[in-house]
Amino acid sequence: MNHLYPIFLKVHELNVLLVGGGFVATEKLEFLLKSSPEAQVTVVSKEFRPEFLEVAAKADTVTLIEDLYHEKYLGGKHLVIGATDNKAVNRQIRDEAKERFLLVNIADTPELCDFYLGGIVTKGNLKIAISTNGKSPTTAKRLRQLLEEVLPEEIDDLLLNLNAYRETLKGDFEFKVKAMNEITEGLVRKDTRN
Ligand SMILES: C[C@@]1(CC(=O)O)C2=NC(=C\c3[nH]c(c(CCC(=O)O)c3CC(=O)O)Cc3[nH]c(c(CC(=O)O)c3CCC(=O)O)/C=C3\N/C(=C\2)[C@@H](CCC(=O)O)[C@]3(C)CC(=O)O)/[C@H]1CCC(=O)O
Ligand SMILES: NC(=O)c1ccc[n+]([C@@H]2O[C@H](COP(=O)([O-])OP(=O)(O)OC[C@H]3O[C@@H](n4cnc5c(N)ncnc54)[C@H](O)[C@@H]3O)[C@@H](O)[C@H]2O)c1
Repeated sequence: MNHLYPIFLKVHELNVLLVGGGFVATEKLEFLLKSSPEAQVTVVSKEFRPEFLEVAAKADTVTLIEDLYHEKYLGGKHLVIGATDNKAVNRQIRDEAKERFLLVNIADTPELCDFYLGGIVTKGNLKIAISTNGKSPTTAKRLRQLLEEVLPEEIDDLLLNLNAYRETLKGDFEFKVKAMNEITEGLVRKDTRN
């Protein structure tokens, strides 16, 4: 069964705690910032790898704290991502986050995650999130690469034009729904000539 429900978070308005500053943390932060360049992230780690510091330096919304994880760092956070190389610490992060009803991801450890990070395609205002229900992150990556390539950048113009048209519509909700459905029908209509 696939029980996952995707949502699109305004991480530039939410406080994220990332624990760890190694390889896995670098990958998670890189993809977080790629999709959400102004994500508010506090990072607590015993040490930071140079690769991590390089990624973190790209965003001035990332705050680094060189320290061992402590539950005090959960204060004021909405989301928590644990990426240390210490299983006991990762478990502690998860348990202490759960006590506070925070949503937690322990990188690469599906059974300790409330949510998974996904492959993400961004084309202007369009954003597509990809998950394989934790079965194959590599496939999520490949699908992300495929969609990044095949979806044209101009798809954003389509969205903006449709938004402009939508703004011109006068009338009640029902009228607007009908008009928007009509004008976008061609996007899904099968070509009947073949
Ligand atoms: C999509 C992406 C997003 C991101 O990281 O931001 C992501 N993993 C990515 C890449 C990737 N991760 C790994 C490899 C090496 C190949 C391999 O091992 O399979 C590669 C491929 C590569 O790097 O080429 C290692 C790995 N990952 C997990 C496990 C544990 C397991 O599967 O049991 C192991 C084994 C660890 C071990 O051996 O111990 C688990 C998770 N990884 C997830 C997300 C969540 C499920 C997403 C979904 O539903 O599909 C989940 C469940 C939890 C989480 O971490 O959120 C990102 C691609 C970003 C992009 O390129 O767009
Ligand atoms: N690197 C990979 O590609 C990979 C692949 C599969 C699984 N893993 C697993 O993922 C985990 C993380 O691996 P990694 O390569 O990122 O390791 P890493 O050594 O590069 O990073 C671990 C980070 O955790 C920090 N840390 C450790 N204890 C801490 C604590 N108590 N408080 C705060 N920070 C602490 C360290 O300072 C370091 O920055 C490991 O368990 C590893 O086996 C890694």
